[in-house]
Amino acid sequence: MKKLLITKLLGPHAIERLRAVRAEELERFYFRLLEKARKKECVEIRREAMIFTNNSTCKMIVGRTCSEEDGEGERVWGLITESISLTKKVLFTTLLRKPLEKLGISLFKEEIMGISERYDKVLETFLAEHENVAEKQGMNLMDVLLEAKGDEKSEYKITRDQIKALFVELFLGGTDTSKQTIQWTMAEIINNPSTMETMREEIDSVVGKSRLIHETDLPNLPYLQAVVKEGLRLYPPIPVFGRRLQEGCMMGGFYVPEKTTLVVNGYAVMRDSDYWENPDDFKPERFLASSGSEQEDATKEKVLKYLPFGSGRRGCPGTNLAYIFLGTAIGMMIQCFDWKIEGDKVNMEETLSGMVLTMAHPLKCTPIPRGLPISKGL
Ligand code: HEM
Repeated sequence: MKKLLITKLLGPHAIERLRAVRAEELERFYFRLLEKARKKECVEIRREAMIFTNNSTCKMIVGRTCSEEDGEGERVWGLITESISLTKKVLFTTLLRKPLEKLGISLFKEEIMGISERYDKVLETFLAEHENVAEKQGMNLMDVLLEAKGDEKSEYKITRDQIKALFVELFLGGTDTSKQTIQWTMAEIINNPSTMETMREEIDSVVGKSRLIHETDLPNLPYLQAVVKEGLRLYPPIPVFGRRLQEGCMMGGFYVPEKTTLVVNGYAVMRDSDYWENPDDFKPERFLASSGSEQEDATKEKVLKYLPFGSGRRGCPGTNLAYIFLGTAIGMMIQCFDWKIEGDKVNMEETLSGMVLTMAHPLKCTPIPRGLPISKGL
């Protein structure tokens, strides 16, 4: 299943094939913000970012965005938010399942089943739409999966339930994480006006002022990339992740037996002063080639000091796509708008929603257009 996911959705070729889909969604994101800016409306960044990442992911997977007219979008966004807040309970349930089962206690069963049934309804709608189309365009992941399901000789043997599970994993894994990172990084940029200025100079000189930033610009925008990396270092949306040992081994002088579940605290590693200079400061320059510590940083990434996407075989398969979502969304917001907040500084207090690192006080601000002559279709 993972192989299929990589080749058909998250690998370099698949990502390139769906570039136009993402460009269209970025443009829609820009015009939504412009509309709010014209009305001088305050926006909640995490909600706007969620609409962008959700619509882009949905379009790449099922070929269309979640419909806003019949409330489908709201239903899916609500489901994702609820599932994330349930993750702590699900983890707890998983750890205690066996002893509790012996006592006949099943924790949170109703809540989990309720969400699962609601997901099922949405996913059945998507599946039915694709099954009822006589001629498949073969452009999105859903078409590919259904074709594989119906084909006896297919390299991939998958069931309807597996298809549904994969979609939930992608929505949960891809949309909330990106939304949180966009929110945290925008908050740091607003609190650091010199960072915003440097980003803008770079974007204006590489992209210009007459068109929106494209994802193909990203390799030419090293400072923007450094800002995104620094946002992920300080605020990894998945601060801890787990591993179960297949065999016993020695670790830091201790023997850890097989089947032990280990929790890796990526948040703590990425703020460890043994590995990072002034670890709590927002300093994108640390990721720039010219900073002199580039060699050091490259080694750090290699030796597992930079872990926003986990690592190894279970590491995040959506890393490349995530960097595109983050770079283009944050790039566009800085390229096209100034941002006004209440008070002098954004409050950066942290909290956990489920197992996701989020802002205790969601970022609310008013976009002010920079007056760039950008028109539709650019
Ligand atoms: C800011 C954006 C993102 C961050 C910080 C992030 C981070 C992570 C982390 C830490 C893990 C667990 C890795 C481990 O255990 O070593 C993970 C897993 C996963 N991510 Fe991401 N992710 C992001 C975006 C995405 C996107 C855009 C997608 C796809 C649409 C995606 C799909 C997945 C999937 C399917 C898994 C489970 C992999 C497995 O179990 O083997 N992620 N992600």
